[in-house]
Amino acid sequence: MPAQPTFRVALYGDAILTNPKWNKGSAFTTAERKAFDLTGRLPYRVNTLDEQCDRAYDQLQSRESPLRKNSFLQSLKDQNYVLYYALISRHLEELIPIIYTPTEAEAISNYSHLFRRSEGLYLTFPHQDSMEEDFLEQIKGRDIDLVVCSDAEQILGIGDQGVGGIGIASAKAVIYALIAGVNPSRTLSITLDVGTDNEELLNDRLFVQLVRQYLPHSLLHFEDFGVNNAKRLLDLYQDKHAVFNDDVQGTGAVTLATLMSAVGVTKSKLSDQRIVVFGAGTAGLGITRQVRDAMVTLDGLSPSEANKRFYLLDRCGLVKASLGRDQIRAGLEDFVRPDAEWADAQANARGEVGLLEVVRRVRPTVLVGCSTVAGAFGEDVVREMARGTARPIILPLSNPSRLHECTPQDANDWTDGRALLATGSPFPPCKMPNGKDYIIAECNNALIYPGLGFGAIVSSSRALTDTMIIAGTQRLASLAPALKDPDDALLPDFGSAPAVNFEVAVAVAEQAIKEGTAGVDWKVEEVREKVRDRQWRPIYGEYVYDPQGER
Ligand SMILES: NC(=O)c1ccc[n+]([C@@H]2O[C@H](COP(=O)([O-])OP(=O)(O)OC[C@H]3O[C@@H](n4cnc5c(N)ncnc54)[C@H](O)[C@@H]3O)[C@@H](O)[C@H]2O)c1
Ligand SMILES: O=C(O)C[C@H](O)C(=O)O
Ligand SMILES: [Mn+2]
Repeated sequence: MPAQPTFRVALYGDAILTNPKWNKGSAFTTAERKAFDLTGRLPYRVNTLDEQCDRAYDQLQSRESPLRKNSFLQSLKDQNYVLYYALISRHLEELIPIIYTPTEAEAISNYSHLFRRSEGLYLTFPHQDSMEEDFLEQIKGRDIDLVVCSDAEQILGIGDQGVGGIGIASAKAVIYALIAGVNPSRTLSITLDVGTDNEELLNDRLFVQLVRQYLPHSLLHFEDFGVNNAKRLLDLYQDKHAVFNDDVQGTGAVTLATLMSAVGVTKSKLSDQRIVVFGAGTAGLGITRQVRDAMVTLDGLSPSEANKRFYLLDRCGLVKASLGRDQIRAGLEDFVRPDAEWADAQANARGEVGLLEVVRRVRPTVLVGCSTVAGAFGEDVVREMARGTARPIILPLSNPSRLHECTPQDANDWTDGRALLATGSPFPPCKMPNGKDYIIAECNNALIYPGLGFGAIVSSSRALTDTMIIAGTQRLASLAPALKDPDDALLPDFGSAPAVNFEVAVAVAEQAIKEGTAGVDWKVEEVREKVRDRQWRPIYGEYVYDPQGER
């Protein structure tokens, strides 16, 4: 049991009861009730945190739909952080899909109907002149370790959600606290809705300047930006501040870990794979680059040899040289297939080389979906793939669940149980032809970004470098259940995400120290204990009233 911390707190009466950071509700002790003017404001009996969790869990169960459960938990978060995080931590696998993917997508689409209480910071186009003032107002007197920002342009697979973008920023921040132990009162969620085109460029820059100037030691996490902005912001600030793009880097890392686990099962090498990526947007390109880089640094391929292992498809079919310039998006250049290779390919009705034809000719060992096109991996595609390889590795990663390129059960049936599978949203186990269950790994960036980010935060790292990300990814891959039992899941489940992300954070912080990016002077051997010491946990502290204390 971690020791109970003591806090000197300056709020009392209603002000402490209505502040979610300090509120304990019926768990305020008798002495605290006297000291903070609460005796008449609470029922007589003092509850433990466990009792409060049991009661809240019962209340939650009375809400039937996932969306109503999500709203209930959102209200609980507005009332009492410790109780909210303690409750979810006790039912992690059951409740992550309620507060995060897939239910959060529904909550975001219904944001204006469900709205009750604001949270985080809204930086909006009509108020762009007061951006600095609004920003400073939110961070006044606070130590911020983590800023999670979304411009809401491409929320999961559901497109532009305007102001509802705050929902994804705060859900991602919650996951950092739950899984890695980032202190939730030291995080800031932001939605950035600051106009279009050139104006947007200027405002994005101004926003990042504010973070760099006033929160120089924070980690800046970008979420669900549109494909062009995502890459531009990352390239611009990567060596100036600890920035992280979850859809590019987090997705790249978790998918690389999945593939490392899968090639462990097939006893092949990463560099032996032929990889088809369907949907060459933010995630598709992030995955492609991450896996390509790993083929170079871990397997010793030359960059140009590694590039040739990939076949990318987008709206225009296979990305090949004869496509118009406007169809080959910046960043895809390394992966454009030569036309000669496809001279006698069968074009589809639109004159493009489609997925089925690519699969037929390439005989891929890996098929990744990040297209938002539900059902794109149809029976013809999957059966064709299964003809060309003994253990097809199929990763339908589009979220939320209804946008998956295929269901795991279909992929399993169409390959007679030979497919190695992982999905972007949670799915139930598949029934194998032999009657056994096959557990579907959830290849979602939330399985790794909390540890990657926390590793950078605890080590006060001035950057989250590619080598730090690789170190974290290798650590995650080493913990894959399939490495012990090839019939088991390709990745650890979300129930073990806290333990797994602790290991990821340690690996990242160790690497930061080794490569000199860290701002702390720890020895590598000390890192494990230091990371453990810095983790926030949802337990109540003991409060002492002090008019000069914290608020
Ligand atoms: N599992 C995860 O961790 C994870 C992480 C990031 C994104 N995603 C999911 O991946 C999907 C894509 O996200 P993104 O951020 O990359 O979006 P994006 O818009 O940047 O990319 C989607 C790409 O798919 C392409 N596309 C659309 N229709 C197509 C079609 N018919 N054929 C081929 N390509 C087509 C688009 O042109 C675009 O380039 C979303 O559903 C998102 O939820 C999952
Ligand atoms: O939000 C998720 O569940 C993963 C990913 O960041 C996405 O955009 O789909
Ligand atoms: Mn995302």
